Order: sequence, then structure tokens, then C-alpha cells
Amino acid sequence: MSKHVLAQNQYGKAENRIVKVTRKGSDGSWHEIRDLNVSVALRGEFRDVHLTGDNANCLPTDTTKNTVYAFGKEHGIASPEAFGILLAKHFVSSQSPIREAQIRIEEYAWERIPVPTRKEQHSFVRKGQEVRTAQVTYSETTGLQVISGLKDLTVMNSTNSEFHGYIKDKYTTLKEAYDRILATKVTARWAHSALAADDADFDWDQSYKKVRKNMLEAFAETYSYSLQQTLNQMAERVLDNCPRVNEVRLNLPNKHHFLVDLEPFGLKNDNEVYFAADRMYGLIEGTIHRDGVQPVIATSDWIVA
Ligand SMILES: O=c1[nH]c(=O)c2[nH]c(=O)[nH]c2[nH]1
Repeated sequence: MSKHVLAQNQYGKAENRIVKVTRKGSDGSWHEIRDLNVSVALRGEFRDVHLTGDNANCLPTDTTKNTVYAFGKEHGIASPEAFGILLAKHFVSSQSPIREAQIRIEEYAWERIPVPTRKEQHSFVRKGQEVRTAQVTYSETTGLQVISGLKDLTVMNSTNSEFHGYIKDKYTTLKEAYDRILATKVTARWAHSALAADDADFDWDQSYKKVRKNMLEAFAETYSYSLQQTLNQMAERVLDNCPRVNEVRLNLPNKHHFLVDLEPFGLKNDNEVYFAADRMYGLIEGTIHRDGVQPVIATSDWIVA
């Protein structure tokens, strides 16, 4: 007889990142999103699974993951609590060895980026994460240099993004996308002209707000054929509207959202249920400056998403 006792045990799939897009309005152009990180833990009659290698009572963790995504499509996500209740009850009531299910959910909150010029609403910014930055250098010979910036400003367009027509070599497997989610965590730095730096009355707070607003609006309004194109639009919008900014450098990691294949469960995924991957990410960076102005912002540091 074994001297050892199998005590508490549980298993499931942790950190299923699901983004659910719901289209509202008569033409579906008003988008709502829910962005969850869902972890499933199952408890029950799993003695044999651990002790004898008999898996007859084991619902695969992979199935628990699939259930999260399929339930997103079938039931929608009214709230983290309501979604958790549906899942927890499902596991316990559908498989007799499962006696308890615990669903832990983190929800990431998004706010709308208002675009007054259009009825379609599908642009969002993550709440409360961003950090404002500033780098000031004063030199006896060259004077003041002020580089303002921000980091961790996460934004998403749930439509109006395509990516196709790219090089295809023997290693290319990416499918062309005609309607995808475009999401990125913006790190931006912008260099001011000496006119701003030397002006004692220059309103830095106001300038920050204006640059941020222009970047957000350009992100939301650009119908994108690549994140590189969106990057250029965001920087150009700032240079167009902020005369004392000479140069903008953007790091825009492409935070991939993959459509989940729901066909094996007899469900059609009409660009509604996405898996949000946090690694790897596309590395998209660039500097845009006024013609005739020497760029000054360092290009060497990579930004980790
Ligand atoms: O906007 C994009 N730009 C790329 O260069 C790229 N590469 C890729 O795989 N997906 C994307 N998306």
C-alpha cells in the first residue's frame, strides 16, 4: 500500500485571453468589446488520472480552453461574473467526475476613442495604464533639447484594418486579412523645436494633451493597410497640428489578435471571437521629422511590449 496520500488537486487551462467584439446598431457599425483573461480550474474525481494513468475522468485542459472561446460566441460576454457562472456550471453539470469548477477572470477595461466625425465606433483605448515621459538636455554649446513622450498607451481598432499584398516566400504562411483587429501599445517620443524649449510661457501640459489627442484621433480615423502606415499617419498628424514639434518617434508593437477557429464546434466566427496573443509581437518602429530638421531621438532602444 502506498505511504503517500494524494490531497487537493485541480487542473484546467489558465489565462485564456479572449476578446469578444459585439456589433450593434442597424448596420452593426457600433462595436462593443470585452477583453478577458479567463482561467479554469476543475476539481473532482481525478484520483485515477494521478495514480494509475487512467484518463477516463480527465476532460483535457485543451477542451476547457475551447469551451471558453466557444461560449464567447454562443452566449456572448455580458459581464465577467455572468460568463464565469455559465462556464463553472457547464463543467460541473456536463461531466460527472467534475464536482467543482473555479473560473477566475481578469477584465481589461477599454474606453472609446471618440471620433465625432463618424457614426461607426470601433476605436478603443485601455484605461489608466499610460505613463508620461520627458527628457531634458541642456548643453552650453547647443542649448536646451526637450523630448516629451508617453508609454503604455494601448489602443485597438476592432475593424478598418487589413493586411495583404505582402511578399510571399517559401516560409510565408500568414493568411491575407481583409478585416482584422489592430491593437498596439504606443510608446511615443517627440522632440520640440528650440522655439518651444526656450519659451518660458510654453504650456507643456497643453502640448502633451494635444499631441496625445492627435495621435489617438489619427489611430482611430486611419483605415489601415498596415501598422506601418498607421504609424506614419499618427506621426504626420502630430507634425501637421503641433507646430513646435519637429520630430516624432513611435514604437508600435503589433499586438496580434487571432480569429479563433470555431468550426470544429459547428460555430461560425464572424470576426467576433479573438485570441489575444501577448508574445510574440510585430516590432514596428519609425521616426518622422520635418524636412530639413536633423532627427535627435535615439533609435537604439527597443521597446518591449
Ligand atoms: O501591419 C502589419 N505589418 C506587418 O509588417 C505585418 N507582418 C505580419 O505578419 N503582420 C503584419 N501586420
